[in-house]
Amino acid sequence: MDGPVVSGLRASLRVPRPDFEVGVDLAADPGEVVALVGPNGAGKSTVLRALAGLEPAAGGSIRLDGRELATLPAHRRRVGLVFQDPLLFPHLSAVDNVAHGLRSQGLRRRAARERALALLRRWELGPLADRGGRQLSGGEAQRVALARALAPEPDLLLLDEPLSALDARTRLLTRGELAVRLGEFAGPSVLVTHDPVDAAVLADRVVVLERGRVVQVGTPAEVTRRPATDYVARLVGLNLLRGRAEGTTVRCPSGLVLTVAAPVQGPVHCVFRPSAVSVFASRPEGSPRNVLPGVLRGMAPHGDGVRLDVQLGTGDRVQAEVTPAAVAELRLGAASPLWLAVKASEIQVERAGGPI
Ligand SMILES: Nc1ncnc2c1ncn2[C@@H]1O[C@H](COP(=O)(O)OP(=O)(O)OP(=O)(O)O)[C@@H](O)[C@H]1O
Repeated sequence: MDGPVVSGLRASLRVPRPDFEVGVDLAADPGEVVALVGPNGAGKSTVLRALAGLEPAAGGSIRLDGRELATLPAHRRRVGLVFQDPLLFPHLSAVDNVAHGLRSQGLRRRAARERALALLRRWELGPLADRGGRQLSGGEAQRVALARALAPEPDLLLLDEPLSALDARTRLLTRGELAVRLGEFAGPSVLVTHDPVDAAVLADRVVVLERGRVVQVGTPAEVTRRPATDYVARLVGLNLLRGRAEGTTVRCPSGLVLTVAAPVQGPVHCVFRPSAVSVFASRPEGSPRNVLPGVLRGMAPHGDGVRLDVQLGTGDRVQAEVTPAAVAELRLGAASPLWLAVKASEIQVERAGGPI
C-alpha cells in the first residue's frame, strides 16, 4: 500500500558524470526555497536539469506532491525554469513570451495573452508588454523570464544562476523582486547560485554540494555559523540580519537597531562581511558607526585571520574577522565582553520577500 502523500519535493537522484557520480537526496517543502551551492563542476546544474527532465538520470526518484516525475517527459512535469540567460524568443513581444508557456498548456491564444498581460501588469511590467525580446535590458528580460516560468502556475520552480549575468546594481534590484516572487510562490523552489548573498537572502535552506555529494544542509544562519568545509566557510561567511527599514534605520525583531547608508522602506535583510566588523575591548568613542555590545561565543582560524562568533546583547549572532595579533591584543577568551562596530556604508541592504 502507498504511504500518505507527502507534499513538496522529495528527490533522490543518481546521474553519472565523467569524473564522479552525482548522488543527491533533496527535499523542499511547499513555499520553501532551497539554495544549491558548491564549487564549479560540483553537479549543481546537473541536479537541476535532472529535476527538470533535461538530463537522463541513472536511477532514483523525484516525487512532487506525491506524483512521480522521474518517468515523465520534461513538458509533463509542471516545472517552471529560469536560467542565467533569459532565453526569450527575440521575435516575440514580452507578453507573447509569457503567453507562450500558457498556450503550451492548452490555453487559447486570446486567453493566454490576457492572462500574460494581467500578470505583467500585476508585476508592474505592463509598460514592457509590447517590447520585443531584444528591446529589453538584461534585468527586464530576466523579470519577463520569471513571469513566463510562473504564469502557468508550476508545481516546482527551478532557477539556475538567475542573477549571475546581471551587473551589480541590476542584480540588487532584480534580487529584491525575485525575493518577493519567491515569497508569493506556493510551491517548492530550488535555486542554484554561486553568490552567497543570493543564498543568504533568498533561501530558507542551503544545500552544499561538492563532487556530486551533499556535504551540508542547514538554514543560511546555521551553515554560516558552522560551515562543514573550508569551501562552505568561504562561501557563506556573511552576516545576515533581518529587519524592517524606515529610511536609514533598520529595526530587527530582537530589538537590534542598525543604521544603514541608503534610505529604504519595508522588510529587508542587512548583509555585511565579517571583515567589515571592527572589534574593541571597550566602547569606541565618538563614532558614527553602529556600535554593538556583545559576548564572545566562539573563535576559529579562518584563512590568515580568526573568525569570531559574537552574541550581541539582543541575542543576535554576528561574525567578525580579526588578525591573530588582534586576538592577543584584545585578550579574547571564552565569554569575553567586547564591542563591535560596523560602518553604515558597509551594510548592504536587500529587500526581503515576506513580512517582518
Ligand atoms: N552534458 C554533460 N555530459 C557529461 N558531463 C557533463 C555534462 N555537463 C556537465 N558535465 C560534467 O559534470 C560535472 C558537473 O557539472 P555541472 O554543470 O552539473 O556542475 P555545476 O556545479 O553546475 O558547475 P558550475 O558551477 O560550473 O555551473 C562537471 O565535471 C562537468 O564537466
